[in-house]
Amino acid sequence: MQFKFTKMHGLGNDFIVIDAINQSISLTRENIRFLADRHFGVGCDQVLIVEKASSNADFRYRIFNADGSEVEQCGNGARCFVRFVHDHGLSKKKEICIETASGLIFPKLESNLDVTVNMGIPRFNPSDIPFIADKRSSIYLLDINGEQMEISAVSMGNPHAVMIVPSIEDASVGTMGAQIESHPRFPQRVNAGFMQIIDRHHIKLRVYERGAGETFACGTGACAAVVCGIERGLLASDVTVSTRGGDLRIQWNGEKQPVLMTGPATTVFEGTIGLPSGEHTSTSL
Ligand SMILES: N[C@H](CCC[C@H](N)C(=O)O)C(=O)O
Repeated sequence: MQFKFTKMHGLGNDFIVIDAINQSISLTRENIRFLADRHFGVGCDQVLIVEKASSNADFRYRIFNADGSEVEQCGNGARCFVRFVHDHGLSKKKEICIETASGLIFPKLESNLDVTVNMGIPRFNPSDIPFIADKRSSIYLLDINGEQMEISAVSMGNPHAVMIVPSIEDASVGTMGAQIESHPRFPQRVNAGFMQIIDRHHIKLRVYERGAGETFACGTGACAAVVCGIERGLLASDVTVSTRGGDLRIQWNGEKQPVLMTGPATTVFEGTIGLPSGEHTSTSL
């Protein structure tokens, strides 16, 4: 099966974007892992599929992590999604409504090359996340190797655990992130954010993403970190989030309000690829 794809990224969080409206595509978890593989395939953090909407939205937006798992939301991907459908003539609208596994979001092309996405209303109850905890709290204790670590938890449609650290350069994102990602209190795993607060309008952030590992940026992770910081009385309602790949602007006016995320969406190249027939195709052992 040969098909066209577009390689894109949002601040270095990179994607393979596939038009499944004008192409007949059927991908297995193994196919996703092959495409995402940076040695045997194209290489990406997530594979994004553009489909016809089943509801009154403009499009359906499906998201697969590099490990092949299908997930509910991807913020950096949403910015690339609207850029993709506009550049490929699938829509002339500057603001579109896209349906995801966790509900509707609304990306909008700005006059400068940025994209603003209404990411919906954050959810805090452990059942929304899903997270094993008695009741909602702004701080939870997580036992990691016998040490009680303070985290916050929120759902942006996908689950996020956020830890405040004194320095993200010194944070052990690779080890601690992996331990949080697959912690038994998160039965569907979780994205693990490490936030350093610079001031009330500026944070630095690194995220160990569920199903992908540490990425250069995480859009829903940036939303989650700012929401948790505001919930804890530590941040203002308009925050610059500095990630390894660059800055995002996150705005949130509190409970029951949507989170707005603004940042770039970049096209790197167009390609065509065929799926291998079974030979060794991925480095995931
Ligand atoms: N790894 C995430 C999906 C991608 C999110 C991220 N790339 C973003 O920009 O929000 C999860 O398993 O929920």
